[in-house]
Amino acid sequence: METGELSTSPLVIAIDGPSGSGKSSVSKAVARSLGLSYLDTGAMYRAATWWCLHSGIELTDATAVADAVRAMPLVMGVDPAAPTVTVGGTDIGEAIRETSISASVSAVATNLDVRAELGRLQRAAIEEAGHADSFSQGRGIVAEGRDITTVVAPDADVRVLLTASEEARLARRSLEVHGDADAASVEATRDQVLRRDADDSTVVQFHVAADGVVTVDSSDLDFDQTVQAVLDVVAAR
Ligand SMILES: Nc1ncnc2c1ncn2[C@@H]1O[C@H](COP(=O)(O)OP(=O)(O)O)[C@@H](O)[C@H]1O
Ligand SMILES: Nc1ccn([C@H]2C[C@H](O)[C@@H](COP(=O)(O)OP(=O)(O)O)O2)c(=O)n1
Repeated sequence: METGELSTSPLVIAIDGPSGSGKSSVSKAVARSLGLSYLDTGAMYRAATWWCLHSGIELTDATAVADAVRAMPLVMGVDPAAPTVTVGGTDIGEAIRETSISASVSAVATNLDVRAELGRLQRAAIEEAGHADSFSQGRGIVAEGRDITTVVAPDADVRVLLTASEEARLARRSLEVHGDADAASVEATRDQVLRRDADDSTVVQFHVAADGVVTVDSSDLDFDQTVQAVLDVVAAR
């Protein structure tokens, strides 16, 4: 597409990667820059976890968890300047970031019936963002998670695997959660990042780029450089 030319068909950008690689922050910035909607699919797994815990469901009861998720009144706000997560009218945007949710979300994300249901909702949201009357000025969406490039939107116009070294990811998450990246803070972050990635990767592969997926390694890039690297992939499509 030439610079300045108006796109007529919706643009779908899929971004996957491990915890702390920068998916959420970079995807939001890319969406804002291009005037697209933004879908945080990890937030949907977190919302499902919150909903089950809130409903008193044992996360080890796979059938009860799947039934509860199918009944969950979830609404995802896709404005990248102010993304929201509400369940039955309750804003749970902050609650889903608590450590208790981070610690237990993999139990829900590894439930295959839950993945089928949330995948269905994610495809619907991506489809919806392509309609002219959706929120955004442009038509289209940046959707990020673990299986967007491979399972949810394998036909996306742009598919990126955003990676970073374990060291960089732990330091970033530690800085974010503890305000510090000293040895003790990094150690306290290890479960949230590495154990969770190990559990999650039993059901979905997000460490190696699938065919046609472009890898952006942000280990040695700062935030702005990483956003630019993804925008360069979009421009080169
Ligand atoms: N390239 C980068 N360099 C330094 N910090 C970054 C970079 N990308 C993201 N961050 C920061 O790292 C933290 C984790 O990023 P986040 O977007 O939440 O990752 P993910 O969604 O992949 O878990 C955030 O505080 C974010 O601002
Ligand atoms: N498409 C997706 C998105 C997230 N997940 C899982 C993996 C994670 O443990 C949880 C939460 O995802 P989230 O992106 O918020 O995780 P981070 O906080 O970035 O590490 O959901 C998934 O299985 N598939």
